[in-house]
Amino acid sequence: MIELKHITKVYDNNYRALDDINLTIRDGEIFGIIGQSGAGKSTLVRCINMLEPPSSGEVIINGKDMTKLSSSELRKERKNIGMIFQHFNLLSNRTVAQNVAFPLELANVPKAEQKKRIDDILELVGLTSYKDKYPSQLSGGQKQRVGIARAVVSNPSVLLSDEATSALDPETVKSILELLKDINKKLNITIIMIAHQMEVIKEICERVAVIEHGKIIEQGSTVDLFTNPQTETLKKFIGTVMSTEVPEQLSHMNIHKDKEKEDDQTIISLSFRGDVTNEPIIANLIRKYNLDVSILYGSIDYIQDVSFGRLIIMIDGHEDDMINALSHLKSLPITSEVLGYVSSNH
Ligand SMILES: Nc1ncnc2c1ncn2[C@@H]1O[C@H](COP(=O)(O)OP(=O)(O)OP(=O)(O)O)[C@@H](O)[C@H]1O
Repeated sequence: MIELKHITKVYDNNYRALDDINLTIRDGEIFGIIGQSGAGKSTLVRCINMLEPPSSGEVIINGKDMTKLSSSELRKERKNIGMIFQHFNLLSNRTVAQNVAFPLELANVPKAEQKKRIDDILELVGLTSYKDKYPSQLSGGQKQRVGIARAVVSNPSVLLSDEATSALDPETVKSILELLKDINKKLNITIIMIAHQMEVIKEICERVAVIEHGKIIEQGSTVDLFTNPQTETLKKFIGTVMSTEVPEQLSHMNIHKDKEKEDDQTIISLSFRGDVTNEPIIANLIRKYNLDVSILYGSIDYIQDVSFGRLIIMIDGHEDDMINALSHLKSLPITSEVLGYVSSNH
């Protein structure tokens, strides 16, 4: 378990990059930290491995407060923390196998054991046939696979990923995220993912913290935060991967916020987790409330294995029936929102 307690970092120029950060990261989970550029993400990750000692607070990893260790104890504990970077940081004059060997050489691991571990880890990351190539002969995704192999070859219990997929194209991002998921399971390694791309969080992080101006402004399970974001910052991030606004396809309908005429039709957005209700919602609006219902738009999205549906419908009927139907929708475990109105001859 990793516990960050009241972490504050004030740089020499008096800039307060982290302000009273409190976080608990469980063993074996993939935890995301998201924030805009300059929010303090890299500073936080560098405080976790003590490359940047915090100005105050405690960094407790597996029961040991890293801030209280002597430099030789710290060197020993750091072996338990692997790290991967946005620009891979590979040694260009070493082959793939020699890059991966580097931390084992520093730890004086016997040659025969080094070879076995390197072979095993290169197989895990899918680079066995590239072991004698140099970094300049590899694609970005392959370079990051080498970075990952080097970070985990010494069997650390924690892997810190500082924007490790930011320099990669979307297809490669997916394959690297799959690899990290695989490594998380097979090696039972706790992964902390620093990211500014919401896709990364959505794809693999079970829990997430949002950081802004050096403070954590929201944290919780990814599914909860995505479905019920509390801050404008998180709403903006989510908007980049899941639509919460009126979809582009409906822009021609000229939806207005206020009802202008008596016979204007109402546009409603319904959002729901895949398994929350067995009620035939649309059928009931028609049968029980005598409404005319047209489906205008539907989408389904996934956060890891949980599905999220979104339906935009247009309803028309008697005023009283509409009010009762809307209040019924509010009583269901789904999110319903009146997006606006369109004139009946739209
Ligand atoms: N050594 C330093 N001395 C002074 N200020 C620093 C130092 N390192 C970082 N900062 C400042 O601290 C703030 C947080 O920086 P940090 O790199 O942690 O942010 P970040 O969220 O990782 O951003 P990015 O995504 O752009 O890397 C920034 O305003 C930065 O200018």
